[in-house]
Amino acid sequence: MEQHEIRRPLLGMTLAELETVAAEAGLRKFAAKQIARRLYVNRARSIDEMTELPKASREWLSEHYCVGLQAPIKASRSADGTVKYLFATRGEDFDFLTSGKGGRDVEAVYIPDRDRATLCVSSQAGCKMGCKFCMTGRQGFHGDLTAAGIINQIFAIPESSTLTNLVFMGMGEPMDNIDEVLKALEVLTAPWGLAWSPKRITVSSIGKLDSLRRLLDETKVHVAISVHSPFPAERESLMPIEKAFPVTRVMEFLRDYDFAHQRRLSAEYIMWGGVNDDMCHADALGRLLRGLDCRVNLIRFHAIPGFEHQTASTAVMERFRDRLNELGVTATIRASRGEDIEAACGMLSGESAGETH
Ligand SMILES: C[S@@+](CC[C@H](N)C(=O)[O-])C[C@H]1O[C@@H](n2cnc3c(N)ncnc32)[C@H](O)[C@@H]1O
Ligand code: SF4
Repeated sequence: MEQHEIRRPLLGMTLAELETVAAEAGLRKFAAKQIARRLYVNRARSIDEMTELPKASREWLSEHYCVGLQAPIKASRSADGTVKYLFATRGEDFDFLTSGKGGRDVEAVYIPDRDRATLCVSSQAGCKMGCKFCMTGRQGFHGDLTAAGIINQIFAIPESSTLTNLVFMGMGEPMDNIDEVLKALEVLTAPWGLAWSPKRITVSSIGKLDSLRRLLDETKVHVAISVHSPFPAERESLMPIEKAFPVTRVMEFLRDYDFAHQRRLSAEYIMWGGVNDDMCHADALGRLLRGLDCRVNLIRFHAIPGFEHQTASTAVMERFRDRLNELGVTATIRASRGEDIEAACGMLSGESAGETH
């Protein structure tokens, strides 16, 4: 019986990868630019649309490759206009995972806000980092997304062409899947790709320093570091990564880094009532960030089952913000969006989806 061949998605491929594909198809090198243009500028849905390629090459390509665009399998709409999309990671034709056992899908969240339209994307199915307060961390690791799986979240939603900003704040730790995240960022910002300004993109990380160095060296995107406590023991009790990569070391590294590219650095700080919301934390956070041009985003905690602490009150968050501002650290309180559909920061679970669809 004839074996069904898995076709590889072209979506998410860099120009260098497309040059290899072109060579395999017997095409000249410049055909890779034509394929990139069709994929990323014209947003072709099939290889047949790449009419500048000879018919025989298109046929060969269609046998071994596909565009790889895959619509979300579910959309949930919040009262505030936020939309949460669920994407399958495993398919009949191709997978959006490079590694991992699968069994979980991923979510992306579309957040319209006046003249902005932000998409919050996932970089992994689940997460290995085990932060105690995060629903994604709670479910463990199920797989690394390919660059195709990351770019597909941006391309396959109905609001795709209206997007103004992108944040890597969905499921997973982007620095734990750095190769695929860098590939996706190259596609998004390269002139042969989507040609987005890197200033429209923010990558959030808990500070996995080894890969963070690469992100800073190889891209110009904005960076957000999840801090949540300035005190090592307390941070470690919430975020096991503190043991391997203490946040003081992350900040020292960032202090020494040359930020000449005008990229923005920010610190994320979830606030729990009676845990990390007093003035002694604000002062220590101010000290931790001393000498850094880093703004602080104060985040309400979005309750998840089994985590004992509650969010700090708005009044306490405002006092904390004012104290940081007095210390010369710009701080703002981030509005929570999509909490009613479990789309807010840290609430994404990807739902249990079984092995196939
Ligand atoms: C889900 S993470 C993904 C990016 C990356 N792994 C990180 O931790 O920075 C995005 C942000 O959501 C925050 N977060 C996680 N769980 C949360 C929760 N239950 N409520 C509010 N924010 C949460 C994280 O700390 C982080 O700042
Ligand atoms: S907060 Fe980020 S790093 Fe921590 S478990 Fe959640 S997704 Fe992973």
